[in-house]
Amino acid sequence: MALLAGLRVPARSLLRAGARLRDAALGRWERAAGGGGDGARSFGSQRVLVEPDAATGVAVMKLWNPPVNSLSLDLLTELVISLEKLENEKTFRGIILTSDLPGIFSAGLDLTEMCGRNPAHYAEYWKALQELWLRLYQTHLVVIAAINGASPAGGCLLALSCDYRVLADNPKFIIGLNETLLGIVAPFWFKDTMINTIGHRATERALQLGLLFRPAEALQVGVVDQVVPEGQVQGAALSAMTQWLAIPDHARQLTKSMMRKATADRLLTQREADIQNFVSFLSRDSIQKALQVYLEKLRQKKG
Ligand SMILES: CCCCC/C=C\CCCC/C=C/C(=O)SCCNC(=O)CCNC(=O)[C@H](O)C(C)(C)COP(=O)(O)OP(=O)(O)OC[C@H]1O[C@@H](n2cnc3c(N)ncnc32)[C@H](O)[C@@H]1OP(=O)(O)O
Repeated sequence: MALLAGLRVPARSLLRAGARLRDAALGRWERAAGGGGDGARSFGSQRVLVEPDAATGVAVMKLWNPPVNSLSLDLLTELVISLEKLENEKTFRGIILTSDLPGIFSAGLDLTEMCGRNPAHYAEYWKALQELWLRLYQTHLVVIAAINGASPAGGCLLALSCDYRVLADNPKFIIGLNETLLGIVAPFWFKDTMINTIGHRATERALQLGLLFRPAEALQVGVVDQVVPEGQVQGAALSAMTQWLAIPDHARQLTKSMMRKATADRLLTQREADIQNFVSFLSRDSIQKALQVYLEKLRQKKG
């Protein structure tokens, strides 16, 4: 059973996990070889595949960091680079952010980056996460999350940082900021991002209880904007994109900035303190033990 969810998510067998990786790898290579739509060439890095369509000005950005798209330092760095590259291309106005791994959008922060490392590593890791959030949250591009799998904690933050969220309808595809279930605390900017999406009261309840929402609940509380049958998530995201791109860029971009700047500035003005906070929190023996126990349980659940 999946540990965090507190939901009845069947554990996948080693065989199934192996097949998932193989299929994902095959799919990725085939698509990369085929190029993006309208003859535009796919580009990307090891963990982020970008399929640009110059005709529509929309690029599909796919996460591929097996087995669960955890936000490792490498993935964070590659995401920032890909995002920056698209922002600098005048042709592009929108991004669909999705996963290239079946059944997982992102498992959130990479617990192996947060366990048994030294303070300098924790600081570097946190800075990279801040960097991605600041860029994604404030990008002038329209970003729509096509959530085709589970997205706990940092995975949920990624989705909440987009402009619009479409979730595939599968009870295993849980989404939420569940940090308290691990004995850790969602940082203030995670909390602010959720408040800006679903409001203060709903966020307080979700954060204190570490709620992971199934699709219907996620839609009801407003964590996602749309729930569609599996297999239709990318199409629905593209349809939504049409509506967002029908708005004149300058008006939409200024409005986005007006809505989000104060939240981003709050982190910008205390970025270093936030890093130190994270490092000292993570360096506590009790926190390290809790994370190690949790990681071990995740690893053993297949056994
Ligand atoms: C007051 C001051 C506060 C200051 C700040 C202080 C604190 C910091 C807060 C930081 C905020 C944290 C945010 C986070 O994102 S923490 C990470 C939370 N995410 C999770 O807990 C997800 C855990 N994973 C799962 O629940 C499941 O893996 C799943 C995503 C539902 C997928 O399930 P399934 O397909 O069954 O895969 P497995 O569980 O079998 O996992 C496959 C392998 O992947 C490893 N794994 C899973 N999640 C992670 C992860 N997040 N990081 C690293 N590795 C992960 C798992 O161990 C398996 O590994 P194995 O193949 O070696 O056994």
